Amino acid sequence: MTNPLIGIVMGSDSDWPVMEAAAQALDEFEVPYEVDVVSAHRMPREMVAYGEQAHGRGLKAIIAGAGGAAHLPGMLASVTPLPVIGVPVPLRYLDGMDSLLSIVQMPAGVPVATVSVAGARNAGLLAVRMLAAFDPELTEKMTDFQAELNNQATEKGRKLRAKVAGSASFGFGK
Ligand SMILES: Nc1c(C(=O)O)ncn1[C@@H]1O[C@H](COP(=O)(O)O)[C@@H](O)[C@H]1O
Repeated sequence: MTNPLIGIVMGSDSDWPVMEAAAQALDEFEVPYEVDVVSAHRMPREMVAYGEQAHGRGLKAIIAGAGGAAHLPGMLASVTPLPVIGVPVPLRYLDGMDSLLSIVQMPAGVPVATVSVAGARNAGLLAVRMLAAFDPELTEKMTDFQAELNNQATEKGRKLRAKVAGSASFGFGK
């Protein structure tokens, strides 16, 4: 088995339905990853060990998702030199605002790259871009992916203009 380059961790297995989009994005780019439950609140010693060992084990970035009082991403960032991408997981109450604010408002010196509430797919894509900065093959894949996004958006515009009679065209995607 290939050694994982990205760690995807979450405060609870209940976060997986949101977090699995990060894994899916990494799968699309054939980036090896590991997944686990690591909770700063419920298993603080293991959380510290995970963060402290991540770099030495060959991980290049950590994607950390948590809901509510979401301290996991920030705590991991405090014990690893690796980039940490935080995913605010929305829970039943407060619509993820609690998770978002817990993750995004880090003190200076301890950065967490926070994506949108439930934005696990973008967390995966951001991790791919981090790796691609040092990997020309992955850069090419990312460039192709972006070209495909462009095609899809252009096609949506074309269909919309065809549906709305009399609409003028801005000039692209004829
Ligand atoms: N925010 C954290 C942390 C942490 O930040 O260390 N550990 C668990 N949790 C969150 O608690 C929520 C409810 O967890 P349960 O479903 O297990 O009760 C989850 O969204 C988890 O990320």
